[in-house]
Amino acid sequence: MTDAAVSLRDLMSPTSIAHPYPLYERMHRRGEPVIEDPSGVHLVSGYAECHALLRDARCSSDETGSTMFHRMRGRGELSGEDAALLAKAPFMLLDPPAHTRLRRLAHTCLIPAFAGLPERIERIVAELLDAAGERELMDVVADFAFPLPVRIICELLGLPQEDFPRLGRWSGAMARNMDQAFNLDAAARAEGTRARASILDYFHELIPARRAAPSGDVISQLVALADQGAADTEEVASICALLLVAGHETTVNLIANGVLLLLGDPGLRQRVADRPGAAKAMVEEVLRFDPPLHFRTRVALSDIEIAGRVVPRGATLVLLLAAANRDPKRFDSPDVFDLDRRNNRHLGFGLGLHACLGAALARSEGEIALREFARRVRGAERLEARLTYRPTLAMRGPARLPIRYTSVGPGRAGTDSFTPHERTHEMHTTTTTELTEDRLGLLMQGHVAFQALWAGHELGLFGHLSAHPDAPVEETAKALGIEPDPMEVLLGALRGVGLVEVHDGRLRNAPLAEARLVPGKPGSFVPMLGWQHHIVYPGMRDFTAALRSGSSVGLRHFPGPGETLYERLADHPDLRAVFQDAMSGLSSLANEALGSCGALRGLHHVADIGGGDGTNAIALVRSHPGLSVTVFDLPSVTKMAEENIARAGLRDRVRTHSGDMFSDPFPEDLDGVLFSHLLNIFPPDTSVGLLRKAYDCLPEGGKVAVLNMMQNDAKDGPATTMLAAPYFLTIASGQGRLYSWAEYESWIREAGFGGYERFSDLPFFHGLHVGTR
Ligand SMILES: C[S@@+](CC[C@H](N)C(=O)[O-])C[C@H]1O[C@@H](n2cnc3c(N)ncnc32)[C@H](O)[C@@H]1O
Repeated sequence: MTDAAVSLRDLMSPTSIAHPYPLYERMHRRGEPVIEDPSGVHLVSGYAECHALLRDARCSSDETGSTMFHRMRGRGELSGEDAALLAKAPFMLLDPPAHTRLRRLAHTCLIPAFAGLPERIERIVAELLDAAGERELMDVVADFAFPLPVRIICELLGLPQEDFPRLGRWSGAMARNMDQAFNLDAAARAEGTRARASILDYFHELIPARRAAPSGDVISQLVALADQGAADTEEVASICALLLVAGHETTVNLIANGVLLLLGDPGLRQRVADRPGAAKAMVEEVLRFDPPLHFRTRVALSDIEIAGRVVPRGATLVLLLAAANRDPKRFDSPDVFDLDRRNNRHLGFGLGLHACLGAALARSEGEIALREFARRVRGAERLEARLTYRPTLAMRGPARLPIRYTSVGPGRAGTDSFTPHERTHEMHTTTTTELTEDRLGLLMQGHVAFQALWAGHELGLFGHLSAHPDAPVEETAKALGIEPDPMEVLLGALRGVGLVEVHDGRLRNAPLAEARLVPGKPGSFVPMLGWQHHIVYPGMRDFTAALRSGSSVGLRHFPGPGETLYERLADHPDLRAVFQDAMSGLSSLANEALGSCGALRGLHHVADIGGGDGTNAIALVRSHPGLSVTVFDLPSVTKMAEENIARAGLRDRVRTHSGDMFSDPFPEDLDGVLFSHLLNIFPPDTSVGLLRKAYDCLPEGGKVAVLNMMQNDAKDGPATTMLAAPYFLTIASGQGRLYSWAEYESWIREAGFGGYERFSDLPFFHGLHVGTR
């Protein structure tokens, strides 16, 4: 007996929404990757066919161009309200050039906001699981999978948490309406239309407020760029609505579907909990095996021949991505969930121009949520044998998932942010890094990896891709002034280490490269690259010699009088500028905490010892009205500080003082002393000596602040701090290194300070210690 063809009606039935996979399997068994439904819609279940159509410029995302929509309109099935809203479609339902312009705008505003997200996600996941630990039951959807992405997207967009109940309701109604044209339930359609109108109204009210008082969130940035001519207010509201809905609807289902799999397989739970990298692999396999998004629609702009059929112009194509992910022609044993699956190029996030913009965010949320659930929630079991699914196939996931568990294990240490700790010695965040062959290979060729990064920077690649995301490879090579073959070599190296991505011959920065490697962007690492290239790189070739002799042999690359790099730089003005730029870049990443932590509030006069080019002093006075700062540094450096201070228009509040911090007295009338990136240059007794010198010149209640990159107390991480240390022995001073939380605390106390506070989780592995006399 042969199977009957699967119809659109079969797929949209409640039974199929709960169990679509047997239908997909039937479609594959019948060997027809593309079928024409009696409704005129074409159902595409083959992987190769979906893959091709997602990238085919003859396929439009604008549903209003389809024959089906014209018919609906003709039959009066679209209300005036529906039609008006369709005219304000989000960019996922538009074609180039409008799609390209609006997606680029959203990308520009969103990607920098992704920096630092893993820490935020870790924190929220920890809070949700801590709260679950106080109970024995939870609904995985309502208590875990839903609040995490909602809180994250609200933080990114700067939306108040209290607005979320209504935003969540509207967004849910819109997601239910994703089946739109196929959803014959008129009431649900009308509710979806009303919800979209309400969300747009909400953002229309918010936009003028953000214009009047920008607050650094994604919406403020969108508004600022829109006001420069990038988009109109209607389009900004539409982008905000899309980010809100897309920012959590898929992720809720990704997490819930993942937890469902964990609950059914204790062995899987164990592996995800224990094995580094397993949670990442799990997210990819969930996206293939049971993805949140089951289909996307397209409209044929001309007759398209595919799999031996001609799809006529105007026809609606339903690309069944979840079916394609189980195509036996593409995946071995497609119906088996395989954590070790190789070559897992699923279509879970779509592909081509419309590939999910927030894929990196969703992946990160999914990975951390599933890993921590597996790690912490013990003895979990489902309370309902029968699952109830949300009533839409487009966004598929359980409506609820109640579970019981025996306990919730402890979270990781150090996930609190900006928390002052009084007399604490707990270990700071540490992750043991598993050594794999690939990682060992990367270490062995670390110098090549850096040269690739530097070449990308020197050729202007990251800046170019920021201005032209999704540029064709060939065009980019031309813009960089290199031939296609060398370009391939460069791209190979950069893709190998994950700095750039290529999709369909188009090139873009990886999200973190976009946030950190684009010159001139706030928070850019670029100034530190020059220092690595011109100073650290040549000097570190002498590391072994420095270890053998216990001295800064690498200094030989910077000839001149003086025992330290800082003194020698007086004779190398170009390198001095490179060095101070790097320090300023590093300090700018972290010094916001000096203001936001509030520890230095109320002080009148702070000396910034070894204050460099004045970056920290300028930031300090800007965040502390009534404060003045004296930058104390070597004479060649205070000149640079003076220029920066004058440029900032702060000569009345920031002064400089040239001298040697060991032999000259500190400035007078101080009630605060700052040592930023300084005590690490010296051995512990020298640091204690400097802290004592600060103590001696401070009055009762005066404060000393130490800002630095921190080692954890186990002294095995984070890797970035550990690898920053050998430079001090080999090049900078021949004696320093980076120290741990406990070491700084003990020196501050040893120098006589009675009060002690620490502020952890500052950007780029920094910490702040504050002692009070
Ligand atoms: C690593 S940089 C830190 C700059 C700045 N505090 C910051 O955080 O960006 C160290 C600074 O200490 C200064 N320095 C080194 N030895 C010094 C000394 N003996 N007296 C005064 N300043 C010194 C250097 O010139 C340099 O500006």
